[in-house]
Amino acid sequence: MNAVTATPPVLRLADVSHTYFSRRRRTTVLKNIDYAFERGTFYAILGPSGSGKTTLLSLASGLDTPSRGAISFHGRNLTEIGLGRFRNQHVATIFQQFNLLTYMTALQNVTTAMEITGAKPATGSRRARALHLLEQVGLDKATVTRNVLQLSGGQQQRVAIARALACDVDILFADEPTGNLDEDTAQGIIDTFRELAHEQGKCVVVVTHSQQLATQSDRVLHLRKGKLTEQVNAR
Ligand SMILES: Nc1ncnc2c1ncn2[C@@H]1O[C@H](COP(=O)(O)OP(=O)(O)OP(=O)(O)O)[C@@H](O)[C@H]1O
Repeated sequence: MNAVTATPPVLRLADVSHTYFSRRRRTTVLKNIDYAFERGTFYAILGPSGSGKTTLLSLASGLDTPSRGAISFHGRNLTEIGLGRFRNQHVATIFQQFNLLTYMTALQNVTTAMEITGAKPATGSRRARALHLLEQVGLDKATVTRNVLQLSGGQQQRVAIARALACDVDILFADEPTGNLDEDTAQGIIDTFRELAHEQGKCVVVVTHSQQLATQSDRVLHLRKGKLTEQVNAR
């Protein structure tokens, strides 16, 4: 266990293992993972292709349940909270494939997510908040009122990021969020993640191959051969 704390961490993985069964083959991807994710911290998870990073995110975000072990949110097991409720109320995920609603504009994608999760801006309307977040990730008003299918891969990725930011939840997960972006735009997203963790107290967990992102995170985790190990960034 990485830390012994008096109050439960935001998210704890306790002895988590995961095995896939397909065509009578068993593949154990994660082995006895113990880790506590804390609020106010920006994590980067690195690992070779196929090492189980996406699997780890899908278990931690309540999309799937581990074959063995337990995952808890503020000390309560996810199965007790209910995976659907956990996903809707407490986490936002930026997927590799973005998962945008393709019959909507970029702006509608963000406002709809706010309606579904019940996110209410401190001031102003949901639309105004959504426009602000979309602008923060570098998308202007003319772009965000177009159907998402008319946007480039990088622009769609930024819509997915703005949508996750709009949900105002405790934990933000992201799978390669800067993969399609140029260095300057990627830096803007990294700055936003740091601000979310350090100024708003969120727990931000990002799977990445990007050294640019990893070196600016608070904690770097390596997933290799089913094991998760931590490297503390030298400052
Ligand atoms: N639904 C599934 N059924 C069977 N095997 C799966 C399934 N999903 C993933 N796997 C296998 O589990 C292993 C880990 O996959 P995962 O997608 O978690 O890795 P990753 O580290 O995210 O890879 P990448 O960096 O390439 O995205 C791979 O060997 C993959 O083939």
